[in-house]
Amino acid sequence: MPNPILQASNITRSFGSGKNAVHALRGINLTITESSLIILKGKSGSGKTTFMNILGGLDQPTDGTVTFLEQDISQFNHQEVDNFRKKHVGFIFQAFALLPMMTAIENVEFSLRIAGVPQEEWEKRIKESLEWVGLSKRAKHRPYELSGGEQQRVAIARAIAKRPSLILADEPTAELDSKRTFQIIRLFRSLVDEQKMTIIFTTHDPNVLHMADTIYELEDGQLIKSKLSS
Ligand SMILES: Nc1ncnc2c1ncn2[C@@H]1O[C@H](COP(=O)(O)OP(=O)(O)OP(=O)(O)O)[C@@H](O)[C@H]1O
Repeated sequence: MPNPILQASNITRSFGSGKNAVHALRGINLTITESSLIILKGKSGSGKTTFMNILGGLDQPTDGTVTFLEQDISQFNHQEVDNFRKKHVGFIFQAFALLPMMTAIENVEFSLRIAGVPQEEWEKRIKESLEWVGLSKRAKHRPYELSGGEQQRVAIARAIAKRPSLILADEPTAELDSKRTFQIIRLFRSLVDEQKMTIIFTTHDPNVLHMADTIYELEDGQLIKSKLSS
């Protein structure tokens, strides 16, 4: 039986107070085991991004706890959360724009530096991750010289290069056509199966659901259904 890597217990998250309060998450319990590919789906506004932010330590729950490898990250101080993110989590979020003056290679290198990966590893990791996302030929280009889909793939390369134990990806294939989408999800599948990573990603794409180990659905801030893909 694989170990739990991430556990969310009774997570609530409200924004604002009184009559105007938005209750984005309303008591979520979830256990995710190591080396699994998880899809989080749900309508716009159902709370997916809010939940992913909390799982990655980018936001604090109003109530409840998040445990990563048996450590309660909701109790971490600022520095500890920062270290946890740099070392263990790869984010593929729209809001994490690429650094505009840096080439694809330099963007990936920057993430390796931040994560504390030894310098002698950089060249190999950069080459490998850009190859994985099919961007070797565009490696020396800066974001403004790349299409939206190519930029998204640089962001994916940047997240996987440090080989984190957990990848959180918010609509990582939103900008990609169906061929590229399948390539990326297949890459996710192999990172899970061969590198023992755990990947949680949100998607609106019904065509990729069968690639996941487990699918969770959020509705109005509650986890209403989980289904093992067959
Ligand atoms: N900082 C905030 N302040 C106030 N309300 C917020 C804030 N962040 C999110 N919300 C609200 O919380 C709810 C959940 O938002 P969230 O972005 O998590 O949904 P989502 O499922 O990711 O949507 P989408 O698929 O459109 O990205 C929404 O009603 C949203 O308006």
